[in-house]
Amino acid sequence: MSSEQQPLEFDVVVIGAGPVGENAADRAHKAGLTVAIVEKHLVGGECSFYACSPSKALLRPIHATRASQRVQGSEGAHLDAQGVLDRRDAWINKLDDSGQVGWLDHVGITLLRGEGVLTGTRTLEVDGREVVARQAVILATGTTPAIPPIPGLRDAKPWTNREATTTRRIPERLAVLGGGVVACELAQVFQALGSAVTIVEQAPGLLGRNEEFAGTAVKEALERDGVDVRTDTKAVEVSRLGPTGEVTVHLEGGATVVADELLVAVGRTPATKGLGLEAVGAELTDAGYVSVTDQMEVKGLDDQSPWLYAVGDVNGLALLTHMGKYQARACGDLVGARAAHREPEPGKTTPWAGDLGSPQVVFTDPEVAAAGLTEAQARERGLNIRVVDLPMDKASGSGLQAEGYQGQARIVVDEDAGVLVGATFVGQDVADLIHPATIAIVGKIPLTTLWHAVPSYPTMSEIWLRLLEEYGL
Ligand SMILES: Cc1cc2nc3c(=O)[nH]c(=O)nc-3n(C[C@H](O)[C@H](O)[C@H](O)COP(=O)(O)OP(=O)(O)OC[C@H]3O[C@@H](n4cnc5c(N)ncnc54)[C@H](O)[C@@H]3O)c2cc1C
Ligand SMILES: NC(=O)c1ccc[n+]([C@@H]2O[C@H](COP(=O)([O-])OP(=O)(O)OC[C@H]3O[C@@H](n4cnc5c(N)ncnc54)[C@H](O)[C@@H]3O)[C@@H](O)[C@H]2O)c1
Repeated sequence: MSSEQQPLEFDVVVIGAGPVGENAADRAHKAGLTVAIVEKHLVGGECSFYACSPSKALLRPIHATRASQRVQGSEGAHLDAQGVLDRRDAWINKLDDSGQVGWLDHVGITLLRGEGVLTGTRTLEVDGREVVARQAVILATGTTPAIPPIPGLRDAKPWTNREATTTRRIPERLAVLGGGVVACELAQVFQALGSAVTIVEQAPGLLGRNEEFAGTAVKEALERDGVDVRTDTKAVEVSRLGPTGEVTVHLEGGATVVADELLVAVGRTPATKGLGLEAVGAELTDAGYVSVTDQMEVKGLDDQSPWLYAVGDVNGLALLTHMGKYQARACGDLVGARAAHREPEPGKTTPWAGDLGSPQVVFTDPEVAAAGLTEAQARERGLNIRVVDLPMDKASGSGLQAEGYQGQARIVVDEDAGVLVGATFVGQDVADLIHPATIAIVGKIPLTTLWHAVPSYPTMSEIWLRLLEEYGL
């Protein structure tokens, strides 16, 4: 056998170099293991180039401009569409991943460019090259955009998040299929940059995973921006005039939406196709995600000695970068401990907080920041809860933040345990109000103790004091 044909060998091989794969690789490497990471497109993944980073880079100048216009005495900034796109380009480094590759080199993780395919226990191929993982393989392949089986939709060559977050052309008219997080954030971007945007969402409201008042507030705000929001509306067919002509979305009941581009934002599909999961017996969930234990071990393997793990979007537990990275840290530590024949520390190697409800910020104006369970989710779990609602202007700091500040806050309290199980804030600049909620929920801090965590005057955080007073403390 010539040296080119020798299999490459590492302690750990991670497939997928998105933010989650990078973290898993880093953690395993820090445990003293040799690590390779396999990537078929860009190191940094969907999040860095087509999702979190570009969408937030686009939204921030829009929100900063609006914030300045809401304060008496401030002249008010104006939006410069080219400047906004340039800022986005800087954040995604014009789709050049050399920065991330440099980091891998710097820390000593080997990058294998190509598509990873499992071929058996602890073995895989990367573009035909055999690779052996002596200890473990970690799957972090993420998701791709879901394209629903609507007649004509694929042929109409719709935009997905990739085209929408990287475009330099602002279409005159943009139709958006879906009314979840991607749809709401990107609808706001394009409307602000000059498109006439129409949202077509089949559910009764927007942001259906959140408290209903959050979706209502975002819908009202988008409508004030000029977005045509059609909820409870089903698209039944899509047609396009020629390859680049206008696109028509035919709705149930006969109405149509005509636009220059159509963005499909109806959820995600796990990136498991062609990954070789069947070669090792891996089990999938009903939705097609890789099924894992609470320690991210892939279920159903033919060889049950722990060797295959799945973290991040591909396991479907929480389609959020920060939660995937949390799983990755735990998984990397577990792999490290097992390789060293050390008893894994349960506190570090089981990402148990995911079950309490992941924190999430929807970066629309108004922002939606939520952690833990919604009222409905808490009731479904059979908890004996009390819900406390307050307008955000009860916090002294909100009026200083913006004249006529509008927003809403809710906490969900487990009455039997005397602790917080959920919180949602809606309004300008509420994103950072959610971390105290996460701490209280994960730490199971009794409300009577939380009462002594005094927020500074005059900040928006005083909403915490008002909510606890309203609760009866
Ligand atoms: C528009 C948009 C905005 C978002 N904004 C936010 C946000 O603000 N905050 C947040 O927390 N989340 C956000 N998300 C969700 C976030 O993008 C995902 O949760 C995150 O990217 C998941 O990271 P990951 O590493 O698991 O997967 P990905 O980022 O999808 O990375 C997976 C990587 O694996 C590679 N890969 C796949 N298969 C193979 C293979 N067989 N061989 C080699 N390489 C492979 C892919 O090329 C990719 O680079 C957003 C999503 C979208 C669509
Ligand atoms: N700020 C953030 O944290 C952020 C931002 C963007 C995306 N994400 C993550 O990415 C994931 C994907 O986001 P998403 O918005 O694509 O999915 P989503 O699941 O949040 O929303 C999809 C929406 O599409 C609707 N829908 C489904 N089929 C439809 C159809 N045929 N016609 C019309 N509407 C239809 C659903 O009712 C739902 O409201 C989310 O789970 C989210 O966690 C996070």
